[in-house]
Amino acid sequence: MTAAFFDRSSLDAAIVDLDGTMVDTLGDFDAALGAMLQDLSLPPIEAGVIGTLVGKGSEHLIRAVLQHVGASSPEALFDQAWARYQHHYLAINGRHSTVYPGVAEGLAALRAQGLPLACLTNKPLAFARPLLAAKGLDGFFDHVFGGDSFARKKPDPLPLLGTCEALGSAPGRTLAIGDSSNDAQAARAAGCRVVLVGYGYNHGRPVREVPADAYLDSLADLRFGTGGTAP
Ligand SMILES: O=C(O)COP(=O)(O)O
Ligand SMILES: [Mg+2]
Repeated sequence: MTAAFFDRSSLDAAIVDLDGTMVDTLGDFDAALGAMLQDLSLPPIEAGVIGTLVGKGSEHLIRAVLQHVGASSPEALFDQAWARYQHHYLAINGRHSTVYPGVAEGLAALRAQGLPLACLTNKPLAFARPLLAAKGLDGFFDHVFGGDSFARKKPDPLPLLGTCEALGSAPGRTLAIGDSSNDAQAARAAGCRVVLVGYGYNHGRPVREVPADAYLDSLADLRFGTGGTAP
């Protein structure tokens, strides 16, 4: 993957995903889910499997994990599992997570172009805000929206459209940056342009399988110029 070039004059804002794009949160998911399963006297789940289940929000993740470990009646356990998961996640949030290389540089470059930024994640807002603050990334963003900020989550286009509205940016002039098919499908359906990073989760599938405008190894590889010629 090489640098991705964007004509600055065609953009008014950018929307950035959190898990798998800015922060490697697998260690947090592993710790919180492990403690939840222990509370429910269920068998543990391997960290490698968790990475393939992340992306469609916490409710989906918990249902998928209960199913995977062979819980006898996952739906009957859901409310208790969700309560235990929230308790444990909030207690360890950020402790087992790291910011990917190039993220701060990439966000600083977007800001240096004068672009307002929003973080839009499927993670609950109560998890997202403290995580961004703990990792020193909160100051880059004009808005932060979680999976519970809108009536539907990515891959539905609704959260992208709501975030564009908050940014005051037309979808066609907004760049969405993510790591998975959820981000790309939502962005494309909303009419945004989309760039995907190759190091995230994407349900365990290669990110190049997902149609996007560009692919990046690092947010530091974003490049801006004018008139459609690379600087
Ligand atoms: O919590 C999730 O399911 C994934 O969150 P993301 O939208 O930041 O990748
Ligand atoms: Mg993601």
